[in-house]
Amino acid sequence: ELIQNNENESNADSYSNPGILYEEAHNNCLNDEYVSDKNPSKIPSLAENPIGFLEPKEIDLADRCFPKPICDPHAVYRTINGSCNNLIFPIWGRSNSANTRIIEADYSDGKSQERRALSGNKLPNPRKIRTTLFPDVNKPALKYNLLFMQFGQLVAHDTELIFSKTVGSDGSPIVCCNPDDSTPEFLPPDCLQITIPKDEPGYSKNRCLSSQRATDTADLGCHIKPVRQQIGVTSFIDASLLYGSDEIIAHSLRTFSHGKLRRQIGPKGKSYLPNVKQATKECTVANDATVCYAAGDVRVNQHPNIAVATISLLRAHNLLCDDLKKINPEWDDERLYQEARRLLIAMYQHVVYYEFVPALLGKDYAKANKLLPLEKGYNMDYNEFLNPTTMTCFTGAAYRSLHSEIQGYMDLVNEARQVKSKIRLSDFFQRTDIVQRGDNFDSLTRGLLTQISQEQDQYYTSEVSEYLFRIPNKTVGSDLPSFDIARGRDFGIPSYNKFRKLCGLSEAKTFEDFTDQISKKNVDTLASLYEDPNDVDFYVGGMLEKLKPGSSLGHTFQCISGEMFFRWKFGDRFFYEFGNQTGSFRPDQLSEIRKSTLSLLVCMTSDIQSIQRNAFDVLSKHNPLVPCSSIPKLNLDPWREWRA
Ligand code: HEM
Ligand SMILES: [Ca+2]
Repeated sequence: ELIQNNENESNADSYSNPGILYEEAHNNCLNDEYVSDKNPSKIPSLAENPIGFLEPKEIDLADRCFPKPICDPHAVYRTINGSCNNLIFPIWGRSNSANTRIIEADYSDGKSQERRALSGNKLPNPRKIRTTLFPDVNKPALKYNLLFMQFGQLVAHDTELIFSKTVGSDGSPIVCCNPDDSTPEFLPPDCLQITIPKDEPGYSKNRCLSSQRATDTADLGCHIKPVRQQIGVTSFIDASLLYGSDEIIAHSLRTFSHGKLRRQIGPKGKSYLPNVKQATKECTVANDATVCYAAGDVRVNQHPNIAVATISLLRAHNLLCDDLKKINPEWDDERLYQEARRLLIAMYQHVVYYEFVPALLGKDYAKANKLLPLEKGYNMDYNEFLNPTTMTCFTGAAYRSLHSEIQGYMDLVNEARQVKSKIRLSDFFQRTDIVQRGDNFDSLTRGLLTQISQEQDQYYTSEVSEYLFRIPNKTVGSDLPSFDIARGRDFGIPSYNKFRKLCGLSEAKTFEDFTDQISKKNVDTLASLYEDPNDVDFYVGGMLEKLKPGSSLGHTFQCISGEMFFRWKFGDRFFYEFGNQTGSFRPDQLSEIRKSTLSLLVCMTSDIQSIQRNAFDVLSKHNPLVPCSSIPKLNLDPWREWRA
């Protein structure tokens, strides 16, 4: 019997609802067979003549907005802010620069104003689209657990952060909701144009769903046309959400002793992220006796499981410091910090490309587009002309599709994989204080591993579509898919039809032409909402596409996401598999890094005793629980410096 029963768990946490105690064993008759894609398509960078694809010379335009830093070409470690990763275009991927585009922006004035329908009319109301096409229907995913969704959000926060505009061009504050929570009669142009249709069932005047538009290059005083959105984090997959995206934050998170990151001690002497103590905009627990975490990213307190995932990374960093120090006792704090950071980023990048990307895009698609890690040896294909900066169409549409996979209730699970309690997502937005009570960290971790995610489909839990950021004691909240739709327009993302062409599908002349990817029923609904097939928002069309074999995404979202993960790999000079770079690992080190798995990272950083090998897949007879002690570990001997 491999499952270890740990009966002395205290799940008597005050948040469990005694009304919903789940005792039934985990359903393990799930489909985890490998689904092949016989004819994987190519991402735009590898396709022949993708239509509408911007040339590199067009996309370095935004570089003009930022002074060129001076780089040390011999640096062995990445900079904290991502600058100088690319020695020719040292701004590429840097935090506090601007997102990039691979297809021309579509703003009605060519500069920054929202796209309009072909007829010149306003596009349909995002909330109307949301309630018509994206209702709450409970459909569990067949294969993936909630950890897949959660890891996806980790990567999202690692690679994108927008800021809200606060003051208008005249210097006055931008007000998108009235004090009584009603929506202003005329929403200022710097607000997302989201109103609630008066005929919506349950309509209340005192509910406002709008918010500010995102800051762009014009807000920096840089007048390029069309504008680009500002990005607050490094684009690279470099765990910036743990380490910070600027030197000041990075500094504030370090102990400056033995390479370690600051932490607080919680139950059983375990490490948790340090406390910011005071309530902030991003963490609303009003009482300073409770916990709000500080990390490299402000969104760490958005909900408990994003904090759990970030705490895992924190623990991993500090464990690696201990191990490296044992091997190299003479290394000083700076050396230990940088080497642990470099190794942790490498392990995490390996998990991204070895486990996450194939689950997201399908294994055959990933392989056909050079996204799978090599089995041995160096990859020599770093491409300094490939811009790794996060693209607006990815972050404003394609990747947000995973919002569909969010579960409204999150399981807390014991070692025997019984669900002991559930927490309601909207009870815990912006508050993470439960994470370090009793056993919750481990129970939430097991919940992520065991609980199935919601299916990638047009249905969203109302926890995010009606109750997003609900304030305790309030009955309603905001609407994430409505934001997603409005955000696409804010970002100047062209319509779905343009992405069809870019990604090798036919350009639709009629709504009917969408039926190659979208069901007839949904196409009819699109035709009832939009005036013209060219009006359909990328997010909306993409969400409705049928999924590609073996992938969690449909054709165009797969295409855009594939392009993005390609750029984050081949456009990152410090990518862990590259040879011949100043930051390259030695071959014996690289072989060890390739043993990294998410199940290893989870076992290393929690007290759980057993885990499935494929950490993104639900338990099944092909993916059973095994003891953590049986998960292959890295041997850090190759990091010993005085070896002959
Ligand atoms: C419980 C889980 C999640 C919650 C509550 C959540 C919530 C949010 C919110 C409130 C925003 C800002 C929306 C806006 O103002 O435009 C956002 C943005 C975003 N989300 Fe999520 N999200 C979750 C999970 C995910 C997942 C699983 C992914 C992808 C795998 C994802 C990808 C993104 C991306 C790419 C953005 C854009 C980031 C930015 O523009 O700053 N999110 N999410
Ligand atoms: Ca990053």
